[in-house]
Amino acid sequence: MSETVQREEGAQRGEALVEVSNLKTYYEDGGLLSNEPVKAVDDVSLSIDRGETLGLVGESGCGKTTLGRTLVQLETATDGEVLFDGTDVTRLSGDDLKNWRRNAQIVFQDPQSSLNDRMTVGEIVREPLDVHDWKEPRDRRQRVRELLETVGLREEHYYRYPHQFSGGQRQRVGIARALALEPEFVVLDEPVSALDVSVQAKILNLLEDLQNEFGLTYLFIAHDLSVVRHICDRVAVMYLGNIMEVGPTEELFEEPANPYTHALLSAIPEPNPDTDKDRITLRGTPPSPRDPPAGCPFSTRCPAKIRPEKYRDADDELWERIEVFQEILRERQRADRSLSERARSLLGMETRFSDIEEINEEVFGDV
Ligand SMILES: Nc1ncnc2c1ncn2[C@@H]1O[C@H](COP(=O)(O)OP(=O)(O)OP(=O)(O)O)[C@@H](O)[C@H]1O
Repeated sequence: MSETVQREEGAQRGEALVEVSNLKTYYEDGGLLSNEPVKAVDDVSLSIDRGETLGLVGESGCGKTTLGRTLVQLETATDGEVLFDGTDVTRLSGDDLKNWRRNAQIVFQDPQSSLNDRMTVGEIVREPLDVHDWKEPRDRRQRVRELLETVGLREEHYYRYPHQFSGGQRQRVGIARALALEPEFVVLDEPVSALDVSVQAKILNLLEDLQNEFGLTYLFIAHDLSVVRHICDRVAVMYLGNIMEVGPTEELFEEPANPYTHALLSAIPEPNPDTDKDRITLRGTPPSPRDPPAGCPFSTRCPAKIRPEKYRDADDELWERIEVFQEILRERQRADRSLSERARSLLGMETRFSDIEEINEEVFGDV
């Protein structure tokens, strides 16, 4: 596994609420042609301080949602621990797990699909109170009315249905529901990505106000790096199930230490077109999470990779071709041929796989 760049120098860190050690969440679905599990979260260690907002960024499919869902125990960890206030919640079950769930909630990305359209807004927000048998039914209705006001809705919205609301209002309902049981920790899984830009700012302000009012601790999952820069105290950068770098937001944005963070940040559009900015274009796509590379997960695409001794003097173009060639071989070794390709080869028919001479000619033909 890779070594996460930890940058805490000079920063005043508070008391940890969530401490994650060597966490792995694998999906054992196997797939039709591979027995390897999907290593969605692969040996992650990080901590989140009480009252802070930790941002979690990375390309689509790198494991952000799986990590967030594992922290609130909506996914079962394959290995490792998640200490919440000192208790390893991956080991809880039955009533202990149910009681703990009050402390950790999640707000989902898409308020269009995450709310049950057959329930009234009041019922949706009240559901967690009912499940946990919170006080008397009359108290629950009163609590829901207060929560609706807290998130900027009105009491009379209690008997309306989600489809009668705008995207921003629906997300407010999702937030009210998440807050119903007074959690300490909330995973915000891309909470504004599905909303219009004008509505995004209002929801972000609401989340900040709620954090101040109730002392909430957030894991803020996002792909919009400008939003992350605005709202997060620290940021963790994820790639292929691993955390590549964690650090205070401004330090990480100003001076990324890991080459992957560098590449990710270089893709942010520059508001001033005159500013000279080196954009790093990464070659290829991330490797399969079923078969990640040994060592640093970014090694197959890293622009800062140190060349082996015998290639030190090779010119840049040749070195790049060698890397492409290696990647093709790696992919070829990994790719299990599809059933139709196997059938074609058994029948003596041509398959789509070109042989090594053809690849050699294609990659090195003109150098
Ligand atoms: N239930 C599942 N079963 C099998 N594989 C899954 C499951 N959920 C996610 N995955 C796989 O796990 C990997 C991580 O997915 P995840 O949704 O956590 O990434 P992400 O970074 O949140 O992506 P996005 O930004 O697109 O939401 C992906 O390869 C995905 O296909």
